[in-house]
Amino acid sequence: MDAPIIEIFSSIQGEGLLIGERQIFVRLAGCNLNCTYCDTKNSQSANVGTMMSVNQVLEKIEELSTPDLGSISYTGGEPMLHADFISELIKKTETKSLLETNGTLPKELTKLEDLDWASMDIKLPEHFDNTWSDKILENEISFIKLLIEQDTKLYCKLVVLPSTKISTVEKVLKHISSEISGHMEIPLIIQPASPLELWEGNTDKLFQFSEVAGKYMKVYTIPQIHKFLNIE
Ligand SMILES: C[S@@+](CC[C@H](N)C(=O)[O-])C[C@H]1O[C@@H](n2cnc3c(N)ncnc32)[C@H](O)[C@@H]1O
Ligand SMILES: Nc1nc2[nH]cc(C(=O)O)c2c(=O)[nH]1
Ligand code: SF4
Ligand SMILES: [Mg+2]
Repeated sequence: MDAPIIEIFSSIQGEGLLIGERQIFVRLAGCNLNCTYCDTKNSQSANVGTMMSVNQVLEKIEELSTPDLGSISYTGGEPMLHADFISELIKKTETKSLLETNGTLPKELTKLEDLDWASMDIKLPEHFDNTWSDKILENEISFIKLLIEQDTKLYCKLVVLPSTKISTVEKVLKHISSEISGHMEIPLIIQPASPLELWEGNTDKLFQFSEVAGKYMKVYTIPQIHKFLNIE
């Protein structure tokens, strides 16, 4: 079995609850969404990257392993487009696994019952040109329910822009909370969109996002630290 791999690299996790942990990132190509803010545009086409086998990826992971390695992060693009491939890798590695996903392919999640951690984005309608569908949110809610059912540790991420409406955040999180009973226990990382220059003079909005989100989930506001450190 092969999959299109954009890059495999060792870095420090720059986002979310595992922030600061040494990780090996496996970035798979292709995405089924087109978020306006995406900082990984080159990964959206399935035709980029190099076709690699599971064993070739395992060899690269071995090569990049260091004593401080905490986890292997499967990202993209949208890695759930390659769930069978990731399932094979998880089965053949001891290290903790983290999935970085947009949560829109819940049917594929049944293939990853051994997944340790998932970071699932909650996408907002205003972050798409004209390609938003309510199905995106419906699938993300199913994805959260399935992660809870299969005991995968979960945190959600919400990328915000200074222009993101507070009312949109409230509407989406209210809907998710009406569908997920343990919503207050789910960590939600408010992630300011990079480039961080966007936030000069706009940081008051971050407090407003935190206050509205804190009504529905356990909220943390954390920028991408790899962008500060200028590491991959
Ligand atoms: C490149 S995506 C790949 C995984 C998956 N497709 C997703 O969107 O969750 C990895 C993470 O980077 C975040 N991200 C992408 N562009 C960003 C930006 N300009 N600023 C902050 N976070 C960004 C995404 O929201 C997601 O949490
Ligand atoms: N250092 C670092 N941390 C990350 N966390 C999520 C990333 C991603 O692109 O999925 C990422 C990334 O690209 N680099
Ligand atoms: S889902 Fe993830 S990879 Fe795809 S466009 Fe959005 S941020 Fe980029
Ligand atoms: Mg990245």
